[in-house]
Amino acid sequence: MHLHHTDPALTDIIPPTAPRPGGRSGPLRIGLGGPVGAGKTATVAALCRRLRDTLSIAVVTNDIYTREDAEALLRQAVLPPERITAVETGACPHTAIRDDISANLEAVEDLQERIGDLDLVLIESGGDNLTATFSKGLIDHQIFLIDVAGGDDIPRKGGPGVTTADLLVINKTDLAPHVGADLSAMERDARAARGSLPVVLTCLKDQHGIEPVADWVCRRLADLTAARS
Ligand SMILES: Nc1nc2c(ncn2[C@@H]2O[C@H](COP(=O)(O)OP(=O)(O)OP(=O)(O)O)[C@@H](O)[C@H]2O)c(=O)[nH]1
Repeated sequence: MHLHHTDPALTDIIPPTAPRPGGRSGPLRIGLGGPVGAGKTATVAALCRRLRDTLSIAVVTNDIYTREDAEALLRQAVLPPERITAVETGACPHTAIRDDISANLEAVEDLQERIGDLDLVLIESGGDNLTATFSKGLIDHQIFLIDVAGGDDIPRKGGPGVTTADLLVINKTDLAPHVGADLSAMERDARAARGSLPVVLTCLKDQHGIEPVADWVCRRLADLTAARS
């Protein structure tokens, strides 16, 4: 299943300006987590390309020992360099997004000071396992990515990312025939594990592969704008 929404109304939204319920103000913060190689950096890059003309975006990447993901985004010039920043976690990646979030909070605050008018901050976790989740003190919503080549039994294995993330992305649908993965079983198992929470299937090798994720992000921004008014 490939969803290709191109409804311009979804990106034609008013940027948030008022305080957020619960006290936090500023840009919408979305965390992206998931196993190594699932396509987190590719998703961040595609979201930036898709939304950068309508929204003011910045990115924080988390790597264990390097700045590799930030450097990949800089090389691809998905955003101006001052909008991309890296946190070196130096430990298990989930620690920096869940337990001691201070380095990430500082990175977001620095970006807000530097850019000023941000609508959206994307925070990419280092690649981890199925247990990684973000602290609600750091993000508003979490996207969890898995990929078809990682095994079509992953949705059945569960874990907090698969079962509770605000959006589950099953990426690399193009690889299904090559690795013998059953896409409809993956989607069925994911939906069974998640109840009413959304699931999308993506192929980022397709020109419009990011659309279902971009639509979801725009809806979250529209929700925030509505809550503020
Ligand atoms: N075939 C295929 N390859 C993809 C797709 N999405 C991403 N990739 C490739 O998968 C590889 C890993 O993608 P990344 O975006 O670096 O994955 P990641 O989750 O950020 O990886 P870490 O940061 O190391 O955890 C890259 O070579 C991408 O080009 C897809 O939909 N289909």
